[in-house]
Amino acid sequence: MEKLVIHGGNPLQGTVRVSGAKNAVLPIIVASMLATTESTLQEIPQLDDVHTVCEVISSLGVKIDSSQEGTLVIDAANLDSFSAPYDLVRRMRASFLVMGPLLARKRRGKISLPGGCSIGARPIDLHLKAFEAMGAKVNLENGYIEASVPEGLKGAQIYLDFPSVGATENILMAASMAEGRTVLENAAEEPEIVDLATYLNSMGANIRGAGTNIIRIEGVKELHGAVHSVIPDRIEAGTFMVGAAMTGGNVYVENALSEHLKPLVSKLKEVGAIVEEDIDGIRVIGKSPLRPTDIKTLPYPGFPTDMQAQFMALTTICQGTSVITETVFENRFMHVDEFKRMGAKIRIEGRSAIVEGVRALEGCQVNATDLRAGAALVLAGLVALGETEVGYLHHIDRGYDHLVLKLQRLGADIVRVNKE
Ligand SMILES: CC(=O)N[C@H]1[C@@H](OP(=O)(O)OP(=O)(O)OC[C@H]2O[C@@H](n3ccc(=O)[nH]c3=O)[C@H](O)[C@@H]2O)O[C@H](CO)[C@@H](O)[C@@H]1O
Ligand SMILES: C=C(OP(=O)(O)O)C(=O)O
Repeated sequence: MEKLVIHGGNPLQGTVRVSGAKNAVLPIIVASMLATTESTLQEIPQLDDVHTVCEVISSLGVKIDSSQEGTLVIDAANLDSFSAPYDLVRRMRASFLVMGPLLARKRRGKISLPGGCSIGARPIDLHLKAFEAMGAKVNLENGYIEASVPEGLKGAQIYLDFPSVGATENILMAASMAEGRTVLENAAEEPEIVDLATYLNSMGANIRGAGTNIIRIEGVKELHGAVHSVIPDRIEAGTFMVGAAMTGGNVYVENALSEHLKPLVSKLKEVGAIVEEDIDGIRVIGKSPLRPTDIKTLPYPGFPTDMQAQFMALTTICQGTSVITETVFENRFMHVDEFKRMGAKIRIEGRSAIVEGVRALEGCQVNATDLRAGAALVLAGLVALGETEVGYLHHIDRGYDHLVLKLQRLGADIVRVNKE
């Protein structure tokens, strides 16, 4: 089994460049299915999730040329299937995003029900209710969601009970080619939604209000291919920023957009780090001792749930007690037991983790329980005494582009090895 072996103690120092955002590139690749001519996507990160989504859409008849590094040329002229199998969907929940484009272009879709994962049950009821509001008939049979809309999608008035990122994206794609106007209220406001809407508009869609909680979409008959460059990954950026603060380092995170990282910047300043923002990136300088702070995850523009585990890693070595409250996912504390194995003092009370900072973590063998938990354990390993081994790397490979190489270049003592 492959593992990361980390010897803690080196401060991160230097410059690291942030790759294209995983959570933007996935829906954007899927949205390319809506066009009848070729699209060129740039700033594509090298991630397992990108390979998986490409496999999903290839299985539907879409042609993808990935011969040039960092670029994908996607041609969906011959979209000839409407069914996405369990084997691919179970690897990546974002696979369910193909339902919107399939309904728009094929008037039917059959996709395996994604199922829960280690961070929560993650139902898709909001996606399905929206498709029904747009005229689709939806059935669950043998583990597959089958939806069809023989007369074509119709624009609708949709209110989301929760500002779900995935549901907002699926609706944007479906509504772009529906007949008439869709008004989506309580929409997700994440930067990745804005990037998707920008891409769809450059394909000929008519979407207004992305980035606010009311999005209006006038459906059009056809979309064409476009050239689009994916936004930088704010969660990857945040992970390096927290790493710099924790290790007492000095890192310039190039390509990080400070307008996407406000809650994290404010929390890093609260714990005592120096944060300098400019047009090309963000510098974080770690200062000792780190002060404790409380965080509560919320939909954007609140503190991102995808940074909760990494920030918890930081609070394990703050001088005092921090309270971390998770409100987006009901079960996103799987990393707590792993941190405890490294000597962290944490107790869970309902949706909150009470973290009492310790003088030092101790290296030991731990396993990534999900993507961000994996990144958080790596950060913990960077400050722990002695050797830390992080296993279950498939989680980390889903969403971090060359993490080990980037950390090595910043001076971390980290290697990937094959170990029994
Ligand atoms: C590929 C991608 O972009 N993934 C991100 C996306 O996931 P994803 O799009 O799955 O997250 P959602 O915003 O949809 O989910 C947020 C909450 O809403 C619930 N919910 C969602 C849909 C639904 O139909 N019913 C329902 O109850 C979920 O169980 C969860 O508790 O946003 C999450 C929240 O910022 C991030 O953590 C993920 O990294
Ligand atoms: C939860 C995440 O991703 P996904 O929705 O793809 O599982 C994440 O990026 O932290």
